[in-house]
Order: sequence, then C-alpha cells, then structure tokens
Amino acid sequence: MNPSSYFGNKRSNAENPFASNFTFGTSSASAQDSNYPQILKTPLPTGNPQRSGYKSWTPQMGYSATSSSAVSTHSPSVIVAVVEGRGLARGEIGMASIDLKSPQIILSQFADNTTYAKVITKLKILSPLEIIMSNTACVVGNSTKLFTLITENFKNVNFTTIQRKYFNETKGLEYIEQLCITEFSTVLMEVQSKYYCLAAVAALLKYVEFIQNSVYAPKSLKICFQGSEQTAMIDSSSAQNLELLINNQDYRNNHTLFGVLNYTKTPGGSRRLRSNILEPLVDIETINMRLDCVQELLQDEELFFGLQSVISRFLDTEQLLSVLVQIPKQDTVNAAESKITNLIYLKHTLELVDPLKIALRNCSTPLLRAYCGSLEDKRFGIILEKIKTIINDDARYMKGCLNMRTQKCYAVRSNINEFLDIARRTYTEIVDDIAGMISQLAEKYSLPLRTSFSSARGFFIQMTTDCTALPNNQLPSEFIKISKVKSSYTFTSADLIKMNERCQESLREIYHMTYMIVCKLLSEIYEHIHCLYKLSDTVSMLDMLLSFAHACTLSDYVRPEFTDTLAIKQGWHPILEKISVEKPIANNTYITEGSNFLIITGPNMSGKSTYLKQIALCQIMAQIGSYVPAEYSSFRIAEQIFTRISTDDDIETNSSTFMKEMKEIAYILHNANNKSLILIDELGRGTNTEEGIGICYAVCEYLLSLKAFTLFATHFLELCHIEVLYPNVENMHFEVQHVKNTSRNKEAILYTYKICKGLTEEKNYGLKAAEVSSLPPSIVLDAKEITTQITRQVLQNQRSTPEMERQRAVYHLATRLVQTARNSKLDPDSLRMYLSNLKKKYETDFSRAEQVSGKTEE
Ligand SMILES: Nc1ncnc2c1ncn2[C@@H]1O[C@H](COP(=O)(O)OP(=O)(O)OP(=O)(O)O)[C@@H](O)[C@H]1O
Repeated sequence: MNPSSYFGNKRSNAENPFASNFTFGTSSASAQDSNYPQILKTPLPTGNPQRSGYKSWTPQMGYSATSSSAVSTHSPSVIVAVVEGRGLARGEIGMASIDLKSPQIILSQFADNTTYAKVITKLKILSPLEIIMSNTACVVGNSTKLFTLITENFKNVNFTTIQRKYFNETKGLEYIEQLCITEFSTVLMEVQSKYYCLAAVAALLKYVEFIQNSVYAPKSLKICFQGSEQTAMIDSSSAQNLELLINNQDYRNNHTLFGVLNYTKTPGGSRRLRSNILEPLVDIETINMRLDCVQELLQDEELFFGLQSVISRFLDTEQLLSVLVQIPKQDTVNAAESKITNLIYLKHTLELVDPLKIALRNCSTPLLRAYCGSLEDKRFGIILEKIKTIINDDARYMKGCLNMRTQKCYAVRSNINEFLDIARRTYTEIVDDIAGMISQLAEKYSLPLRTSFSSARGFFIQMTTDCTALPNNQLPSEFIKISKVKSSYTFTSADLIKMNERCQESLREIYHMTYMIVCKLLSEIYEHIHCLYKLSDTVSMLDMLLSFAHACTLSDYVRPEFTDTLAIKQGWHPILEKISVEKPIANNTYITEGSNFLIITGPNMSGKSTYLKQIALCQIMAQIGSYVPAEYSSFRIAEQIFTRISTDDDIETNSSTFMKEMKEIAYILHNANNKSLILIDELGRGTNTEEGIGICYAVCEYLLSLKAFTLFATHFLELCHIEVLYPNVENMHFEVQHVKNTSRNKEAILYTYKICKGLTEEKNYGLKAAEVSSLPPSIVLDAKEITTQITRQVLQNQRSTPEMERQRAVYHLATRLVQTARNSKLDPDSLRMYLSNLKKKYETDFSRAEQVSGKTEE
C-alpha cells in the first residue's frame, strides 16, 4: 500500500498538474521539520523591494533554503497572503492566513483607510513567518502604498511575491469546497462573494502545499471567516507600550500582562491567551459568559483542581491535528517516525476525553456545560476503539527520547505482523547486548559505568566520578569520543558504535512496518478525526479560563461589570504588583460621557504613566473575560485602545523620538472614534515647550470633539486651562508630600502615588529634581528666577471669567440631568413631572441647561 494514499488523497503528486515542474530540495525543506524557521529566505533588508532580497516565487522554483530565522519570543509559524483590490476597489483588502502548527485557515476581507492601519495591525497580531503578495504590488518604481507600508513595518519578515494569476478567486472557492471540514462548511456562504479573501486563500494554499512538500487531505482544514468587527483593535505600538506580551526592558522576562495571566498548561491554551490579549472581545454577552465560568471555577475548588489536573495532561492538540491532516509527498524515515509518534499522541489525547467529561460533569454555567456537551461526540470513542485494536493499551506519551523510542517500537500489538515481531525481538536483543557489554566493561575496569541514551548519539557510556580516582588519571584507551561536563564523563567505544548502527538498522525496519500498519489504521479513522477540532477548541478555552481563575487566586481581583461608564474603585497595576514586594498603591478612576477627558499632572515619578497603563490593562483584562485588579470595576466596551506612552529606554535621537511621537499621534487621530479608549502620556516632549504646548492643545481640541474616553498625562500645566473652556474636561493630579530630611537639612519629596482632583500645586518640580542632582547651585538659582517670571505671565493669562465659571456649572448640571433621565427607570409621565419640578426649582439655570443638554444630545 502506498502510505500517501491512506487519506484517500485525491490531490496526490501523480494527479498534480504541476508536480513534475517542481524541484523541491530534500525533506529538510519541509515545514514539518523543526528546522523550517532556520531555512528561510533572506529577510527584506530595506523598504525598497527593487534593491533588496525579497523573493519572487513561481511554482517552478520550488522552495529555496538559504536564510536566517526571524527572531521572536513566540516562534512564528504563520504564513499570510495579502491582496488589495484594484481601481475603484483599492483599499478593499483580502487576507488569508494559515498557522503551520495548526490546520486552520483564517480569511478576512475589509475596507481599510489610506494608512492601512487595519492590515498592519492584523499582520502584527499574526506575527507572521512569511508574507505573500502579488507581484503586481511591487512593479519596479511603482510599488503600491500597501506593499511599501508592509515592507517598512515588517523588515524582519520574509516576503514572497507570487504572480497575480495565482490570486484566483475561483480556485480559492474550489480549495475551500475541497478542503474545509463539513462542520465549518458554512464559511462558503460567508465568503463566496468576497473575492479578495478567496484570491488570497488560493495563492496561500498553492504556496504552502509546495513549501511543505505535502498536500492537505480533502475535508481536513478548519476554515473560518473573521471580519474586523468582532474584536477590539490594539495597534502594535500600544501593545508594546502596555507590555502586553513583551517586556520593554528585557524581552526574556515575563513581566507583562501575558505573564500576569498565563497559568495555562497547554500550548493551545497559551496561544489562545496570547491572541485574546491582542484582540479582546467586544461582545458583552460572550465576555459575561466567560466571566460566569471563571466565577464558577473560583467558587468550586473541586471543579477547579479536577479540571486543571486533566487539562495539564493534554499535549498540543492543534499541532497534532496539523500533522495528522497532512499527507507527506515522500515517505521518509522521519515521516514514518512522526506518524507513529502522532498516533500515540492521538491515543493519549483521546484517553483524556472521559476524565475531562468527569471533571466537568457537575458544572452549571452555560459555557462550561456547552464544552462538556461537546465531549459527548461519539466519534472520540469510535476512534479510540479502532486505535486500541491495533495499538497496545500501554502505548502512551512519555517524557524522554529513549522512553518515546521504546513506545514507538512496541506501539503495535504483537501478532499483527509476524515480521514486525521478529524485528522487535532482534532490537530487544541488541539493546540487551549493549547493556551487557557496558556492565562487562564496568567490571573489567572497576568503574561505575552507566548506559545512557540521547537521540543524537544513540547509546553511550556515562560515568560520574573524579578522574583522579582512575589509574594514571586517564580513562582506558578503549573509550573514545570522551567529553566531560563538571564531574560527569561521557564516551563510547568502537564496539558500541557498531552496535548502535545495528540498533538503528533494526529500528528502521520496525518503523517502516509500523508505519504501514499505522497508515492503514489512520485511513480507517480519518473520517472521524475532525472531532479533534472541537476538542482542541474546548481544551484551549478551558485552559485559558482556568488560567484566569488561577490568577485570581493569587491576588484579590474582582469581576468587572459592563456599563457606559469607566469606574474603577481602588484599582492597581497588575504587572507592578507582580514585580514589586509591596502591593502597589490603588487608585480610583471615573470617566463618563459627560466627563470623558482627564488631564493628569504631577511631578516626575509621581505615578502618571503607571496609572494610565493600569487603566488600559484593566480594560483589556475585562474584555477578555478575566477578573481585574480592583475592589469594584465597571467598563464601557472599548472598540479600540490607543496609547502614546514614551518608553524610558528610548535610544533614538531626539528628532526621531519626535517623529515617532508625531506618527503615533497621527495614527490615533486618524483612527479614533467615540468608542475608543485613548491614553496619551507626555506628548510634545520631543520638541520645545511652546511647540509642545501648541501640539498638545490642538490634539486635545480634536479629541474633545469625540466621545472617546481620553486620559492625557502632561507636564505642561498650561494645558489644565482647557478645563475652563471644555466642561467635559477634568483635571486630576498625583499628590506628593514634602518632608524635611533632617540629616541633610533639605526638603525631600514623598510620593503618595495617589490621584486627586484638580491640577497639581507642585511648581518647579523639575527644578527640585535638578537641585538634588549634581547641577551647579548657581545654574539652579538662575533657572529658578527665570521660571518664576514665566509662570507669573502664564497664570495671568489663565484666569477664568465669572461667565466661564457659570457656563461650566450649567453644563455640569445639564449633563447630570441628561444622565439621570437616561438611567432612571421612571415611566415617561413621572419623568416629565420630575423634570418640571426641577425646572421650577432652578428656573434660570434650567433653561440654559436645557439648551446645552440639547447640544450634548446632538
Ligand atoms: N500606584 C503605585 N504604587 C506603587 N508604586 C508606584 C505606583 N505608581 C508608580 N509607582 C512607582 O513609581 C515609579 C514612577 O512611576 P511613573 O513612571 O508612572 O511616574 P511618572 O509620573 O509617569 O513619571 P515621569 O513624569 O517622570 O514620566 C514607577 O516605576 C513605580 O515603581
């Protein structure tokens, strides 16, 4: 039997019209091989495709192996095809992506603006290994703006251009019809008129099948369509500023939001958490369903520990599926070994379904019940029964390469293939001979020798002793390839090398015969295998929810509510809590539509940036279904979260820091809407004060035209004046205290990290900081004098008139009335009565209030 056909492969090599044209390298160029990231093509060194090393691919080229890996803590395994509409359809984007570790294709199509913010953000979230675009996007001297932007933003990602003809929507539809598993076939209805994502998927699959040197089995892929509306958008620089996944000081440590929440036990759970943090939900019902689960897990210890113990035994189900649904084009030893391993993993995974059901049997929340229900699928039992007819009951996943090698060797039951039984007896004899030979050598030289094994060296000898205990301080000459780590020696002998070779040879035979049996078995169970998609979804979601509950047990988080107000009582910064010995000082936050713009002032180091970040982190935690670090919290769903926060370790020059600031702020202004959460910290610090204030003022005025919730931290006290002009602005500040340092007879600042109403009364705190630094006293004195003069002038200009104050009061009254009317559960008649009573009471102010409230409503 040809193992390649065990899935009933209709798209085999022989039938592939292109097959003869392809010149693939060795199997080392396969993405299944763990070397895959190391063999990529040279990354694009500059934004200019005409000069640089991006590659243009045609099927005739196959896949060349010449390059370095893209560095990332999360090893990239996603390939994305991007295509843009032409002519009138410019700006309409089609995307298709596949994760090589998970057999899932995600399609999307959306309209983007001229900055292509959505495409760039989506790509950043995918953190792709490779991006594929049409060759027409980068015609020499006439590249499209999308191509230029992508190449500029993804300098370390590999680019491949493919002829436009491969972006073929008809082929895309055919691919989906052929490859999508039945459970997800409704995707066809969603995408059949979405030509750009269909075109992208056609190019993507054609390319992936050839670089992988394998085809996907029919009806084997989960294919989903994802518009851009279901999740909140967090652009990549905000994700970086907020340290969602990577710590800005040291990328290796886990002082990030991901680090705070990640108590997942499976790779799938951790991937799910990662993608949720980058794309929080916006649907309150779904978020609340998750929160119900977390609450139940927190209230029911037995459920929590029972579930955690089962989930932690799962392997990477998505990766397993990914390998199971691929049909290798060449039958190599590696392919055989990998299929046998995967069948053992599959058995191990299916054996966990019953324990998982038992752990969930008493749960009550709808989402947990739904996941429990999904485990009732009969196909799990059918597959397991079939596997058990061929595979030994005790064949299971074990840690350690020798253990796993033994499991693979003896996986198939005896008496199924008599030649296999003979080969295994031979293998056992060789292994016994090796052990016997090593104990003889130990006796011969009176040395404490042990048999060891590694996948690279096979069997070798290990000895832990001091060399001075040896005759002449040397090992006997019979031992070769000696290496020493601390007091442990490892070596081999010529005889042992020969025996290892015999061992390998018999193993190859065993693997070959086992592979044949495994392939036949897989062909029988293949029709049922798609239930694993459900299982991997269940496991990764349960793992993430358990992780949220686990994080709550370590700190006093609270369940968030969702209203139209952002109200956090005594909230704290979750990452700061993780890294500091003492619990951070907690603070309140209150932002409503009528008071949606906070200007935050305070001396250096008083806690402004920390406060801003804490709010965004709490918002994200709430929107992914986690509890949040506070005593009480209520959030308005944010459709986008924008931050402009200066990072301390900015190594760029002043001018480029300024340009970065401007780019970031322009991005916010282009994309913010009424449902955004915007955090801006120290805007304009990269230029002189007057210009800085000017820029801040203009930006604030623009943002004030939106109903977005904005927090604006600044050292420019002049900005606080906006509160007088705009009633929806509120000044807040971080309080500090002054204490006498008796030993030095000087005043020192004590940071309270407490936020209070109003603008900071601290003046010249920069000068105070300069005073305690090593700046010469004469310079500090001069600086003080000049500052006093300037401040006097500024304060004079800032004084508000009685009319301004009155307008402010009226506005506040008006907004409060509008809110009361909205929130009240009164029937229309009672409401009218209530308002007319109020009107009588505050006749004059009320008529103004009505005018202003009318304006607000508009
Ligand atoms: N709520 C808090 N509880 C405890 N420590 C805090 C708190 N907020 C801030 N800190 C500590 O104070 C340090 C300075 O805070 P932060 O950077 O937020 O100040 P800042 O006002 O933004 O300063 P600058 O204006 O110089 O940028 C932080 O690194 C943190 O260690």
